[in-house]
Amino acid sequence: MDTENKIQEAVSYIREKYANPPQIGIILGSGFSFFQEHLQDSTVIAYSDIPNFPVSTVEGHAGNLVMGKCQGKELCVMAGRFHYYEGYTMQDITFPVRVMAALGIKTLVVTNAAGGINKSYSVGDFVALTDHINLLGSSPLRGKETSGQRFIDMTHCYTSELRDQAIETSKNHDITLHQGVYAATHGPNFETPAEIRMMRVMGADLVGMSTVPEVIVARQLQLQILGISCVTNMAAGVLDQELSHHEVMDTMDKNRQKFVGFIEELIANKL
Ligand SMILES: O=P(O)(O)O[C@H]1O[C@H](CO)[C@@H](O)[C@H]1O
Ligand SMILES: Nc1nc2[nH]cnc2c(=O)[nH]1
Repeated sequence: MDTENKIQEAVSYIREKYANPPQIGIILGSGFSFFQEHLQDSTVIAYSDIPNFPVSTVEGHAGNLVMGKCQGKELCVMAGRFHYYEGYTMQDITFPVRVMAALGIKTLVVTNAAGGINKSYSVGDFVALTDHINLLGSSPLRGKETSGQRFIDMTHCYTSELRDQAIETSKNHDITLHQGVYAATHGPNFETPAEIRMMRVMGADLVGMSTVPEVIVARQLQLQILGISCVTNMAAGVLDQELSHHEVMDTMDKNRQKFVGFIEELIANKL
């Protein structure tokens, strides 16, 4: 079956469970799954039940598509994302973005947990992405058959108006929101201190193992994109301490309340 038919099969299944078309898609990063509880009149659909969907294998990624309302808007929330290091193809991990676009979203909010490379950042800060560096070594648009345009422009892939609105909104909340560049590595190992020094020279402020493939496909589909990272740890070698997924989850847990107030106001007024 070709990609378009696979997308339509997934869309038909989701529409049977929840008829209202979503306006906004949100991909929840590691430890962000709690946000699904903030949707009203929601329908939770397990990824394992959706035709052609991959399933989540990472702790902190619940593995549900949650359709529902938040602040009067219709949302499609991915509680759990897919990473290249899980062994999926680039096409697999970005399939849900194509499905959300086919369901009708016009805006995609991509969240993630990331390591802070920029020394002016602190653990628990948030960052609105201005740009990214793809160190994954591949693109989700690679292949003989591409769904859509092949040579897409990436100059302004993070929508500046959405970023400005996020920064304005952050002022009403107890939240530090920087602007910065996200570097995506293959993972799943964290980086060496030497790799982090290299990334700093390259112009990266943050590092993680996700987001970039989703953003490339969202850009191809001409969605408006807002990228928000939580600095869950300082990157390798910045502090004299070891990194762990446990720390990543723990930081997200401590900062979840700040994020909820901020994102709800953004959804209500700006997205
Ligand atoms: O990017 P998200 O999914 O938020 O998760 C980040 O946190 C995990 C490492 O702790 C990695 O999967 C990294 O990409
Ligand atoms: N690659 C990478 N991913 C992360 N996700 C959360 N923190 C980190 C980090 O320091 N490095």
